[in-house]
Amino acid sequence: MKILKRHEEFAHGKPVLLIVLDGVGVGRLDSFNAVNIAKTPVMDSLFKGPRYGTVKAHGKAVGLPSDADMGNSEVGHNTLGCGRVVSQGASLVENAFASGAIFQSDGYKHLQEAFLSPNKTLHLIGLLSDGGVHSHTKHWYSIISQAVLDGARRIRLHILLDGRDVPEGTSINYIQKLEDFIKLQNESHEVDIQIASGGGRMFVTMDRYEAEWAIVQRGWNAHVLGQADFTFSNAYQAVTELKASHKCSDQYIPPFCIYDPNQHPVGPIIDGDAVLCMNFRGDRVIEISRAFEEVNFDKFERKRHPQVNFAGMIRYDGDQNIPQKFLVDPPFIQNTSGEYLADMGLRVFACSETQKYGHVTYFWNGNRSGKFSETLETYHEIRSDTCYFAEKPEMKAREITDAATEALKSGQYDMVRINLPNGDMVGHTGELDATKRAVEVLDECLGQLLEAVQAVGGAYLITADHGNADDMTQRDAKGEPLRDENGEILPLTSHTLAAVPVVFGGPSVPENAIMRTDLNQPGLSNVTATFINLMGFHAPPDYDETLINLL
Ligand SMILES: O=C(O)[C@H](O)COP(=O)(O)O
Ligand SMILES: [Mn+2]
Ligand SMILES: [Mn+2]
Repeated sequence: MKILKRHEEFAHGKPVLLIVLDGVGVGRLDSFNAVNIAKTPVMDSLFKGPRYGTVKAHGKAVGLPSDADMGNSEVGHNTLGCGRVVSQGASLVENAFASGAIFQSDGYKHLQEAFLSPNKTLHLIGLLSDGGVHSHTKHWYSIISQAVLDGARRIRLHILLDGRDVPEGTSINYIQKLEDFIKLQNESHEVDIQIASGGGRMFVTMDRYEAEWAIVQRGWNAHVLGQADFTFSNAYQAVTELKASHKCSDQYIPPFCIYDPNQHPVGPIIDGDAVLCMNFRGDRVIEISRAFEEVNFDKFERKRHPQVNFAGMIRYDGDQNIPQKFLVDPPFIQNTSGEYLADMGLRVFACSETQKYGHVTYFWNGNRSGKFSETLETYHEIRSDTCYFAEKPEMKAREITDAATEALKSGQYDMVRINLPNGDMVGHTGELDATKRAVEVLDECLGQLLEAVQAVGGAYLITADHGNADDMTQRDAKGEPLRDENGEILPLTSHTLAAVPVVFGGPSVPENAIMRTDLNQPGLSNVTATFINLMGFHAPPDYDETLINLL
């Protein structure tokens, strides 16, 4: 039983609304900051004064290997949910490579068992970039090098092109480097390594939260069956030609297969092969892992279900044990705030639209997809549209806002937590005007939500998980915007290193409560104790300190 100690100075029994404005950081105040240029009367009045501050949301403050690492939804929501800095998957994988422990793991041995069999192939599937959010190219190189030393003779690479965690247009550079590396390996070790299939990450394989299984199906067809509408003799040509013919960004490159001169796919996945999913973040590879592992799978017609030795870089879902085999133990995030609230009998309403639904449930609870209490917790998903979000920057923010308003007014919940995705999902398109519009919609939603908190006499805490919309241009070392040969701004599609806002208020907050200014570099982990205070309790002693100062 986890007990929270009652706080004498905070109101008890009043609902608390926690809002994560996904990807809304506090950036430099120039014309490339969509948050800055948007008309936001509500945010303007909120993001100032004694109950407002900013916290770090990237690098070591959220358990990433270094302060050069931008924050992301997984680490942000993990940290917000558990109130402490936990070494994240990216760090754990990094350490496992550094110590060599990864090659002693059961998961690696499981792969080796298969790739050492005569005529069997080792396949790597994953995001090919050094964005460090879902994967890292250096891991591709390390795995390939070691597998070759360990006896792998035939390796096939199924590459998902990025342009979302790294600048648009860079996927061709990663391919070029990979091809150079492959060539060296092939020549010096007499092995047969080739890129076999690929596609843009938002169109092929990397769906999340079951938003659109067709994305995974396209990947399955290309990686496993060796079937795609577009076939080429090499990946460089595939990406260059597909981008030109489809006028698409890296993220949306259609699926392709590499075929040999006899018009056969060079790397379909067949019985007895080894398959390693290179991503270390779970949300966008749980579905493809399920397609490989589930016996009774009904999400799409697999046509052929090869019996392979499958492993993930890490375990992606700790409740459902997906995948069965993995190379690195995932972060063990225990005693999360959700567990405390459930043990205390407090009622929670968690809601977002599909694209971010798992952020306020699965990530929030330490990468567990289940609930702590079936009776106390309501998890509400609003189905996301399957469109290009720059064309619909409002996304489902209004529907999420209405659901939260209703939950607050119902009197049935002690905590309502929501994620409003617009700043992030539209920010990832790199389109400044659309992102500005997205932020304006958020502002309208905040207006409605603050009124609801007022009406029920509760409290609110508004924050974000990392930056994105706060900078929409790539910059040089001096911070000046980068432009293409036509003088057009080079858009920034990725997250940023910006700090994020934190503001609290509402009728149930004691008048003497203000934002602390004495903490040295507060981070997202300090937000958890803060909302636990607003709910009327002291945070558990091992949580990072609250941001609230009671005068
Ligand atoms: O998966 C994505 O969409 C991006 O790589 C990271 O965005 P998120 O961390 O906000 O989900
Ligand atoms: Mn996010
Ligand atoms: Mn994002």
